Amino acid sequence: MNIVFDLDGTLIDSAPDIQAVSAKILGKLGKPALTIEETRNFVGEGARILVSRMMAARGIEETPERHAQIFGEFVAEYEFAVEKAVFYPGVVDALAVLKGGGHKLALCTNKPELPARAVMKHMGLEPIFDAFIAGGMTKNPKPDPEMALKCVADLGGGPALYVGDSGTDAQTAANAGLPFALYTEGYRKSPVDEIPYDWAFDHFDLLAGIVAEAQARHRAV
Ligand SMILES: O=C(O)COP(=O)(O)O
Ligand SMILES: [Mg+2]
Repeated sequence: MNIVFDLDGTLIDSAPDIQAVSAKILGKLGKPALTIEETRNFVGEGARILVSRMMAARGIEETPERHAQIFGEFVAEYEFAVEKAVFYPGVVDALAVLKGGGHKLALCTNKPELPARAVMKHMGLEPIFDAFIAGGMTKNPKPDPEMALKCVADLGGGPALYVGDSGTDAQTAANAGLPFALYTEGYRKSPVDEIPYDWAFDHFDLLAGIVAEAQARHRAV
């Protein structure tokens, strides 16, 4: 089966790296860095929205020019912010088990392409994924279904499961017509029961079982 994964808040906790970027950018403007809590809340809809939220949170008035300037500075630093990211518990083993079981895996992230590629390389994820779509590689970011559908097509088509941590991911899966497994320990902004999902899980040890159920469900229809 094809399995499409979100990145930030699903496979890795990258908030400390993003917080460090905010410290550099906001520091130059004489403003305090984002807190980890703010960072987790601001991630999920891509870097442009993250920068808008960061500006609003620090009382920086947003004009198109000001946003473009701060966004440019942010993205220039973002590519090198990979040192603090950590995998959520069980991710490495779960990905190896799924890959070893013959499943095809795709990464589908709103994180811009350069930092997404950089963190994948740093975390040794490149050989795991058979398809990769990041922010800026399609016309529309998630929750538009374009990224997820492109991942499934790049994997060769066929049944797929989408795995993510947020309401944006739930919406993406719904828009793409894919079943959705919600990882509950990421950057979720609403209670689990307010996010539509087919499966919810709090540890990656549970994912192989969910994939087996998704396959069985697909065979049954
Ligand atoms: O960078 C973002 O805003 C989100 O990244 P994600 O799609 O991997 O959660
Ligand atoms: Mg996410």
